[in-house]
Amino acid sequence: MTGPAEDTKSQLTLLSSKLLHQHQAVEAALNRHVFVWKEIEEKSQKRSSGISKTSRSHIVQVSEIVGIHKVEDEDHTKSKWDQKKTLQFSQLFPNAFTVFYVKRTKNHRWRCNEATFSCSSAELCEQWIQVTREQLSLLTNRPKRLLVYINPFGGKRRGKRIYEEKVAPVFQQAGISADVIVTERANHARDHLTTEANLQQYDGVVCVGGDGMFSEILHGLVARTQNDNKVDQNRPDAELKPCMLRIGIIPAGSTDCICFATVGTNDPVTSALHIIIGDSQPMDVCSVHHNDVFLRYSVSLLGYGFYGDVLADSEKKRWLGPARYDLSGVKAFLCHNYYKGTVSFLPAEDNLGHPRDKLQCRFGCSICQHKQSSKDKLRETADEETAAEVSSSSWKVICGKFIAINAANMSCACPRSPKGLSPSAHLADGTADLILVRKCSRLDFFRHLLRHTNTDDQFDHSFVEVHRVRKFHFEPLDPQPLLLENQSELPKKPGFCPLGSAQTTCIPSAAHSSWNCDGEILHHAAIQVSVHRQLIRLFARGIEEQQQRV
Ligand SMILES: Nc1ncnc2c1ncn2[C@@H]1O[C@H](COP(=O)(O)OP(=O)(O)OP(=O)(O)O)[C@@H](O)[C@H]1O
Repeated sequence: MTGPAEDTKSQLTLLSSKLLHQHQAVEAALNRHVFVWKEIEEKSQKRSSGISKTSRSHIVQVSEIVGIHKVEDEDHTKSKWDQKKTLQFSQLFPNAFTVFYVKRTKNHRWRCNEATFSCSSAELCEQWIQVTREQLSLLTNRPKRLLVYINPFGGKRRGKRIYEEKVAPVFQQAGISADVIVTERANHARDHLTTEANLQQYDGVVCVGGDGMFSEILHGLVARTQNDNKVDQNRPDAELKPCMLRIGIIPAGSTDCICFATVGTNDPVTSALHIIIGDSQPMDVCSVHHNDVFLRYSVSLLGYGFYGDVLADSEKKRWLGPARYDLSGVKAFLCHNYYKGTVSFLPAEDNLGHPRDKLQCRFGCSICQHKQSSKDKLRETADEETAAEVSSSSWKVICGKFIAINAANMSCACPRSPKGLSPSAHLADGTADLILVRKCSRLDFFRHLLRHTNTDDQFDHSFVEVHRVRKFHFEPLDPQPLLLENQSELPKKPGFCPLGSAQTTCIPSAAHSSWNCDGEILHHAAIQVSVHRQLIRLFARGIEEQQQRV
């Protein structure tokens, strides 16, 4: 499809306020997929000819157009100064319209750019707007109505402001309506989603906050979906129903790892634009059970030992803010506890990838799109007896002394650890990377930790092993954490060791470590974990490999 009329293309003049005096656009054309315009840049050159002209084409995917508006349309989202400018502008060019579109900038950040065109008549202007809107309405993946939860206390307590100043204006430009709930207590959003919210009227749920807030939305939405479909979450072998509504994350917390791993940056405007254009990123979810009782869901990290101890200690120091993680990290490192236990796991034999390959999960990831093999499907569809046979032959068991047991459901990349705990873990392949860090010296453990911050292979140590798994269980063997340095296995008092006195006076925190489940503490050491493939979808697309600049 071409623009409103072939012969009228030349009547459109690009009037982007920035470019007005330098450029003259001679053409704008719309077809089913792209909106193209051509600029002519006038350059003064000291040539005999005086002025020379160069032309540049702009191509915007229709799918990345945020909205189109007549210039005179009142826009209360703009500042008074901008509104005044718009008024003057519309008096000069009465038949102008503006196209708002996604512009890629540095480090995976997106911005909402605009280009304004003037038409020779009001009729032509209306025609352009109508035709463009018709094209946009064909994009059925775009949300029209959203349910937004804002945690006013997340991060630096700027969630409400971030939403009002950076997100609501772009939603308005895109014609999205949003019902906003500012949470009044912890678990408000989770409970509202599970029991009250009328989800049929929405196309997605958005959380404004950090990973803790995302976890609330995850639990609310998954629980609601299972309740509606009469699936018992307490059964570890239950086949959970995927959630129909997508989740959007506007980062406004002190830890925004899920947003970073799925978008590539923690930037509210970028996230809002991914929501507007209706991106969809499936994600695996781990269910965690203890003795056939459901405990929690996890999408990023389940960590026992080191990461469990760090979290348990940091919770006592919330008043310190984000610095508490550093302090507790140093303390846990100096304590250098290890824990005895048995890990049994079901390896993902048919999976294309391996935790040590270099295939990072990126936009359009082929491994996440790979269908499960028939053998793997058999495990799911076989009757209990056959399933047990197939499974029991595949389960592997490892007993040992571990400093850390980590299950990464995604790379867990964050600004501090750009490649994450498991750089090649995938968002939606139905597996988790199980990383076992066995008892080793403090120096070796330090070398291992250091690799989270650089590009060296973090699994290339004799005391570290990694397996890509679909399920795993952990059973602690020894009720007491042990000290490596003096090999004492005597019970110690609770609490962490004082700084600098790790060798002989380190005090274990408890009889055993606890699990760090996406930043929440689980007090049961014995757990059963299953990965549920693509249980949820986010308004995201995964990290784009190469930024396509338009
Ligand atoms: N109105 C509220 N009052 C108190 N707590 C809330 C409220 N709304 C949400 N919460 C809780 O606050 C916790 C932290 O929120 P969030 O993840 O948004 O911020 P954060 O600063 O990244 O968190 P953290 O302190 O875990 O780093 C969440 O677990 C959530 O359950």
